Amino acid sequence: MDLELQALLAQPPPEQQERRATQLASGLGVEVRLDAGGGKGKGVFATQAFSAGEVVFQDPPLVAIQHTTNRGDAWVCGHCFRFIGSVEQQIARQIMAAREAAEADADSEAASDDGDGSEGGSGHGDSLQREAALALDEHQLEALASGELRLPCTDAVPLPQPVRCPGGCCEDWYCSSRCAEAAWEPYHQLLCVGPEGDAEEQPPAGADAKGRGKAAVVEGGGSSGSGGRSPDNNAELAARQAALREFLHHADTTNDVFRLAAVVVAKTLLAAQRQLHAQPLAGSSSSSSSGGGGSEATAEACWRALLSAWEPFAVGHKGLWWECTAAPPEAAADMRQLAADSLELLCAALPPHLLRRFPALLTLPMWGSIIGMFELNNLALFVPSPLRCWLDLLGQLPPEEQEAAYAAAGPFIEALPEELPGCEGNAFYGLHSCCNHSCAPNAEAFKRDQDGNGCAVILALCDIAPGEEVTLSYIDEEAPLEERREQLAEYGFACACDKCTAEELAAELAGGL
Ligand SMILES: C[S@@+](CC[C@H](N)C(=O)[O-])C[C@H]1O[C@@H](n2cnc3c(N)ncnc32)[C@H](O)[C@@H]1O
Repeated sequence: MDLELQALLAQPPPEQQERRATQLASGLGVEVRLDAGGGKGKGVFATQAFSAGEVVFQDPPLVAIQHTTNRGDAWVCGHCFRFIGSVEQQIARQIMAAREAAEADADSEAASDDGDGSEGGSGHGDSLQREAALALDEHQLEALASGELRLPCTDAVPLPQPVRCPGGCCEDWYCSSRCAEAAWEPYHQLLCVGPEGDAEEQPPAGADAKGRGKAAVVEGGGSSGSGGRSPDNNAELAARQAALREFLHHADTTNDVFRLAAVVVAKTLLAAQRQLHAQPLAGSSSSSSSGGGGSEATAEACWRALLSAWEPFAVGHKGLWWECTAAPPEAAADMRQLAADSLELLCAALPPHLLRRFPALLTLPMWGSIIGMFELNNLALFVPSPLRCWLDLLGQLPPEEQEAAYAAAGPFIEALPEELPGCEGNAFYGLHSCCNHSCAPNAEAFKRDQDGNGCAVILALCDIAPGEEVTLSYIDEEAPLEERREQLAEYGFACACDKCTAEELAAELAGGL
């Protein structure tokens, strides 16, 4: 197992890295070089000229999740993170979230008046917005959520109709059946809590409530329709879905980065399983027991399948989560324990045959390194709210139309927060994660209003010439040199960019270093 772990955590052989680098930058005006120079490892280089403000590249997430706490504010596709439903439904959702927050605050204030010592105030939205939200008639809100009540000009900002998760859970909705399948096949089938998982949560109004109730992965690596499952399989599935709910609850109450790590694990396990099934004869031995119908793959075939399935994540820069943050030793020990608890819960939720076939993936060092990989390649998922476009449209109407529009929509607009919340979450991007840092970067990750999905968008901050390295700032590059050094120490390097070099020299000359 140790050798397998070492092999999974080592940088892959150069030809594999080259292949991956070519895939990542294919069709874009950049390339990934395995040696960016200066001991930096890989780096992204321009192969064409970019002007200041131009998009250098867009990068779809390899894995991404929306923060659970953001779900009330933004109803988005669980795969591409486009906003779904309608402008009316998005408004209703935000207002309902504001009302719930106001009611929760009122409850906790009442409790603290009773002397339990807790403090009110969840910090959700400002008080004027909450007052406006509470003043709205509940029936009107319901009509807005159901699509019965239409607001002016919302046809000009159409959103895709929500498609239910093939497994029937209310956790994830999609913008199309294509996205639903694109999530189900490679990972969600292992992470779906099923229809009973959230019986209390009704499907949002206006959504197609007919879940197909696909079953999660079965022995042999495929997924089956619910019709073909035996009572034993049903019981096993129900037990795993219950375990999965525990895992998700633990993540939501500790650190939802565990949810993101679970997507990496699910993707890798299912890809490895597919590889095994693509070569049934090469890797099977009929003598051993498989725990399901058919022959069991040999340990060697399983290992080769895992190594190959791990390839998309193998090139990501990694470190153990509890070692690659600046946490003091006691906190590092707590983080390690938290990760161990989370992994144990996840393992209880996975099909036993996958744990048996690919054990190296489900070890604490791997789990810690996957989470550490997110830490070291940090870019948040963000998708701006389409409500901004709608408000801008209203603002551009001729005066008379505008007056009528505000008369109809005004009470709802007043109940919206000033800063319209976008979709927020955690993500890992393949090409973005190859970009090195500079304290005087020539590019930045920035989502414009028109960037309506979960892709990372890298914009040029200045003109970039072909052959030049595309660099980003991992930290606040305006901070003083000492502070920058401290922050970059968490990433495990000392920056030698022109800005740092010049400031170091100036400090040395001034006798400050
Ligand atoms: C997001 S990764 C960037 C890609 C990385 N070079 C690789 O080979 O995968 C971040 C890591 O790259 C290295 N790195 C990034 N910028 C650097 C810099 N300016 N100087 C030295 N190392 C750097 C550090 O090891 C850092 O933890």
